[in-house]
Amino acid sequence: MHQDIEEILVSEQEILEISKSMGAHISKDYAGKTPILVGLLKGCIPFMASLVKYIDIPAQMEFMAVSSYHGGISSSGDVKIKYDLETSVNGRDVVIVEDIVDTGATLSTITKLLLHRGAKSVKVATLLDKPAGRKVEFVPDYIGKTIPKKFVVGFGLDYEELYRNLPYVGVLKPSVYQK
Ligand SMILES: O=P(O)(O)OC[C@H]1O[C@H](OP(=O)(O)OP(=O)(O)O)[C@H](O)[C@@H]1O
Ligand code: HPA
Ligand SMILES: [Mg+2]
Repeated sequence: MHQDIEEILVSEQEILEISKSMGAHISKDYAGKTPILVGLLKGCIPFMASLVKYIDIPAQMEFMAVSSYHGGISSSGDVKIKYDLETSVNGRDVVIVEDIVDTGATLSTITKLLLHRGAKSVKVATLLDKPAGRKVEFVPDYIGKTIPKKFVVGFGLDYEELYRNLPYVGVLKPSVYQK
């Protein structure tokens, strides 16, 4: 385990199991349709890569870069689109793929935006849900694992742009950010 990690919350093996079951669930729910999977960069990358391997229906992969944490441990509440979709969602079924729903600000903003742009449906698939962190009411449609109100890193999640490449999700030692 990395020296800055206090505890592993979701192991590599558990992430694989989550990807398989969520992929099967999405494939069943969207059978006969061609959804657009919209990954929110940068955090979505490892989970999106893992999840899509277990989605066995035709699905398009698109990305947006959205940021509100600016590297730190708390949300600015101001959700900024740094890179927008290059495809229209008008009339399409959209599944947003995310690493975490925490305050709810990001997913509530982006869901409303895509519906406003004419998406037929918008659902959210997230590896992690931190319901105790909510500041904006939001309920994801597909949840890998519900976690407590702790700042976590790994498998896409960062602190100051680091730790995204850890193969598991762990709690960051507070001594790392309490300097
Ligand atoms: O529910 P919320 O409180 O809005 O938090 C969730 C969002 O925060 C993180 O993104 P971040 O802004 O850190 O960008 P990143 O993916 O580039 O790290 C994470 O990847 C989610 O997109
Ligand atoms: O717990 C977290 N860790 C990293 N990034 C995050 N963005 C929202 N919550 C978190
Ligand atoms: Mg971040």
